[in-house]
Amino acid sequence: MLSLPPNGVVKGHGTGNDFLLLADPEGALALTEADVAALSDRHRGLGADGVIRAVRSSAIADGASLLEEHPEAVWFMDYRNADGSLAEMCGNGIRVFVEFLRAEGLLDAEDGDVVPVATRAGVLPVRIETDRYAVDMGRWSAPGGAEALEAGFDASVGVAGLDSPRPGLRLALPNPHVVVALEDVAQLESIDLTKPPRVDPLGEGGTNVELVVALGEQRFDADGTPNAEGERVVGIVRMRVHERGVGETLSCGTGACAAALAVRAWAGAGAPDEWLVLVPGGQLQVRVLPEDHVELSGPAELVARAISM
Ligand SMILES: N[C@H](CCC[C@H](N)C(=O)O)C(=O)O
Repeated sequence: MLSLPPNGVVKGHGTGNDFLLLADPEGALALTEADVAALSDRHRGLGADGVIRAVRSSAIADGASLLEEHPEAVWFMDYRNADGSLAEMCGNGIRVFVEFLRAEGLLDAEDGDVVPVATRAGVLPVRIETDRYAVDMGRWSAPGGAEALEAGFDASVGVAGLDSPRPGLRLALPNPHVVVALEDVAQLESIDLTKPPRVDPLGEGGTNVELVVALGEQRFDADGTPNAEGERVVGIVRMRVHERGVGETLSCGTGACAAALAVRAWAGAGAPDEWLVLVPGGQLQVRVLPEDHVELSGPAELVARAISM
């Protein structure tokens, strides 16, 4: 078993997408894929969807140039999937990451502050709100370009429990996602995600797969009070996800962004910019911003600390 850092490892989650977080300010911990898989094992280890290491940006390989451009991005989020593979970004994880830094006394920040976090997807601003975090996830893109967005689909996805492959839309957040529309919630609940969906074309790094059902729109007042005449229109999506390097998870932040972006593309002109994504582990908010940016907001909770034997 990995010899954990002096403060042990903290378990946290964002809408049920759970992580083990380690403080490694000087980058002294050489985490191997086997270490991450052992830690993430839900029977022989502590169990998690991913492992997140907090390293000072000054201690990572290209830290000097990163800090030259972003001197305020003091912390780097090193996210690994449960199987030990690297991923470019983790939308639920970055919220839990900031909550962890604050709880460990590694970051002095309060409600209203914006904390820039260095990630493999660039430096992303995380805004602290009273009971949640809002992250500008940066620019999203469609690997199939405008043509794919226009057509609505550029992949074929076979899912256990469905009689035939379904069309899917590839999106990058920047980690890879394919979003598949299903008929209704009953069908969404009936599919078997214990096996990875069969995606064609499948990029060499694999992909996360979101199965979604669009549930229409709801109207709210500016303060969020439900009001059928309200001026705020919010699209509602139900989602399940099979994550690359993990399997089915209760939630996926980048996946929720992909789901909202896909349903918005399929809805065409006039579709809302605000989305509520209902995942098995809770609810996430997605806001489509100008210049192809997308914002994810949701809760972050720390559960317990474990130390080495
Ligand atoms: N759970 C993460 C996504 C991890 C994606 C990872 N499975 C990949 O290989 O891209 C999230 O909340 O965004």
